Amino acid sequence: MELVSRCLRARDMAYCPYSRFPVGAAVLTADGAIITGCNVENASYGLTVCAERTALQRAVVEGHRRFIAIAVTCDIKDSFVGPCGACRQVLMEFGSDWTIYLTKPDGSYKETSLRELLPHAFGPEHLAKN
Ligand SMILES: O=c1ccn([C@H]2C[C@H](O)[C@@H](CO)O2)c(=O)[nH]1
Repeated sequence: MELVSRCLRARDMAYCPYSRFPVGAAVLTADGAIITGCNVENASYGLTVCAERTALQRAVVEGHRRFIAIAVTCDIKDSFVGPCGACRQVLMEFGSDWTIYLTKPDGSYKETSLRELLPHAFGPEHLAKN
């Protein structure tokens, strides 16, 4: 699957001299574009940006606001690893309909959803109700 192979390629670009834990992500937009991201670490550790947010922010800069799916991968071979909690919340900003492909280094993947990974989520609609 193209989205999965693109997240694997993006992982190779990770800038992670501190953790040595490369992560790749690829976002599929509603109009079929694929935008990739990797984690970009920083010497003041807390300024590190995850792969998922790098991809999503790049996509927004390129004019995308509607999304279908994100594929994520790291170097862990024996389990399917999900996005961190912060990234789940950032994805939720653009809707709860995300499909998420948790991808192993060999390209095998497990399909899940943001609804499943972030139940009872807080989102923009709650602010609108106020
Ligand atoms: O969902 C995640 C979790 C972690 N990382 C990155 C941040 C840091 O660079 C490294 C170790 O936490 O992995 C991501 O990119 N996405």
